[in-house]
Amino acid sequence: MASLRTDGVTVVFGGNRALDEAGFEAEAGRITGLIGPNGAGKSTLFDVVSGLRRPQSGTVTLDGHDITRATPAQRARRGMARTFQRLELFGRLTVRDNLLVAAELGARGRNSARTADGILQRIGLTADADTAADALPTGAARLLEVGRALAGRPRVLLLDEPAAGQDADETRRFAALLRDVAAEGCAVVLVEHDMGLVMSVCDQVYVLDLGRIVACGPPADIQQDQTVLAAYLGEA
Ligand SMILES: Nc1ncnc2c1ncn2[C@@H]1O[C@H](COP(=O)(O)OP(=O)(O)OP(=O)(O)O)[C@@H](O)[C@H]1O
Repeated sequence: MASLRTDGVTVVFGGNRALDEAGFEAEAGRITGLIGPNGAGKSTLFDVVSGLRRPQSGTVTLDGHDITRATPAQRARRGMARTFQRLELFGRLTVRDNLLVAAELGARGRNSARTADGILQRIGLTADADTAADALPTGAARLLEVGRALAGRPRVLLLDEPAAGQDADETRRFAALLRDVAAEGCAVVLVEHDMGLVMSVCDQVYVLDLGRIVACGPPADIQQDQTVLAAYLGEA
């Protein structure tokens, strides 16, 4: 069972401390939310966790192994998958081929076509299987990106604003999907501005403000926290 952890992660861009000793933990079987105002450092923290950015200080550990210096590919081999705020699909490939590519990479002896078809059904895009990814509306494209991450059977799933552009029905289906994925033992980390979604699916929520974790706890506590209300929710 995977457990992901960051300790004391600091990233400085010029004079701007994008992350200031940020620490959080995500456990297998749980959905961990990471919220905060624009520019709080959420995507930068995902970049550090997924290996796209080396922090000036601090550590990232997965199942107790220090992976701070591991490449993104090494992290992926350890079971980490990520989606991006800006969609990163293979636009000219069909929906199904986007899933097949990922399924092939994570095949480990499994039948990739069956994996891809199972995920198509899971994300509700079977009817769009032969559509080019570029032609999908944003909400569906986001589901496809999550599906592609799932095709590699991740143990840790990092989702950067997956619900942006989804309609209410897509978000409802998406919430159910996330709960299922966590119930299968995956550690899900959710960066999201849709507070309804965050508060309804997360087991634990961390709040970032100006690069610092200013609060952490179950959604019910976070919604009452005065620091959080001042930093973020009060702003909405
Ligand atoms: N490549 C970069 N070069 C310089 N500054 C950067 C870079 N990437 C991020 N920043 C700055 O770091 C801070 C954190 O940005 P980040 O994108 O991580 O925030 P965020 O919480 O993900 O915001 P949003 O909710 O708007 O996506 C911001 O002040 C941002 O301007």
